[in-house]
Amino acid sequence: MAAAGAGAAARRFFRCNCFCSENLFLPRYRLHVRYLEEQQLRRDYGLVLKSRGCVSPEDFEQVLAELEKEVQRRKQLVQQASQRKATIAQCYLPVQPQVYGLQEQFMVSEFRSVVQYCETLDANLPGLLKRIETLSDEKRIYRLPVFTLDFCRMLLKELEHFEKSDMPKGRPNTMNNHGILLYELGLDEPLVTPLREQYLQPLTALLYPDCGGGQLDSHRAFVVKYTMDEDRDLSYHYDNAEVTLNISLNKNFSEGSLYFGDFREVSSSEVQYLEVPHVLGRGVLHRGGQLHGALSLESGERWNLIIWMRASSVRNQLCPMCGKPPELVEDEGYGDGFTREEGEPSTMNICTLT
Ligand SMILES: O=C(O)CCC(=O)C(=O)O
Ligand SMILES: [Fe+2]
Repeated sequence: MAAAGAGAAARRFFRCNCFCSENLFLPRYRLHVRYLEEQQLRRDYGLVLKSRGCVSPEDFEQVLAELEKEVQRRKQLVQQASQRKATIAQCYLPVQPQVYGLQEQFMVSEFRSVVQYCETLDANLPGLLKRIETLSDEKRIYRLPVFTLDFCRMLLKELEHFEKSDMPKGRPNTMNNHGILLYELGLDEPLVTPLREQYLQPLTALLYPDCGGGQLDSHRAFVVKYTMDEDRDLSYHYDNAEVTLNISLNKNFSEGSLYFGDFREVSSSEVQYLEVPHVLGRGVLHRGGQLHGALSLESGERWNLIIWMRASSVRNQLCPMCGKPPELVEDEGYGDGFTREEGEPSTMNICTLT
């Protein structure tokens, strides 16, 4: 198992074992399920599946087959991801090598001055809120300019080039089928880690101190891509993150706005949705537990950079995906952001999973 990043050489990150049983997505029925075995699935989801069109025994068999396939895929994921990363590091030739190292000029001066403000001794939340756009006070969703248009263009060029290459590619997450994992491309350490540590954390520490915004120590970063004949929209979900940043990288598309509902544990009878259109170069900050989705694209192609930021001090207590204390499983890189605290029992090895 690898330790994550040069700066975090001493730290090891893990995932929670629930990854292989919780939050399995059934795209056809637009449903996330917990899957242990057939009877449990019938008991827990029989009715809702039926109401969404899974009516015949064949339909149910198909669901079972899809779930088994997804469980197997998840079990093999760690090894495959590290193999892909190694192949890419060895064989892939970037077209925009300058994006493989964060430079100050990639970010607009407005963003840099907001960060500078957050780093002053007397910085506070009201002062920060005067400097960024509040999209919803109640939902704690904010927007601010992050990247220059030049940088967006450069990064996009690199991503498109990689996408067209014959390199092996992983999926960003269980719901997005198209896009790129920045870890595999080798962009985590030189680009995303310094962005999170030096620029984003000062902001999130003031915006989300109660969600670990001041103790971020890892992330999962990926680019999502929507086109008219691949993924067009994204179902309602919450992220496996304490805080998420979503930056729009291009503008030659229409529709596809984000929408936000309640926070994960809050279930109100009448959800007030907030629709948020994309603005090139701007980032939307929200808590990972804020339920959200993306509306259907109506033309063109949409690319967004998503950074799921994690605080092990928060998630080590309760895994956000299963709501229980995490059962640690070894992983690559930043894993799912869990760490082992002193004196904790040792972890399961991925190979021993059945
Ligand atoms: O489509 C988007 O921009 C949002 C993606 C998202 O919410 C996610 O991947 O977690
Ligand atoms: Fe999301």
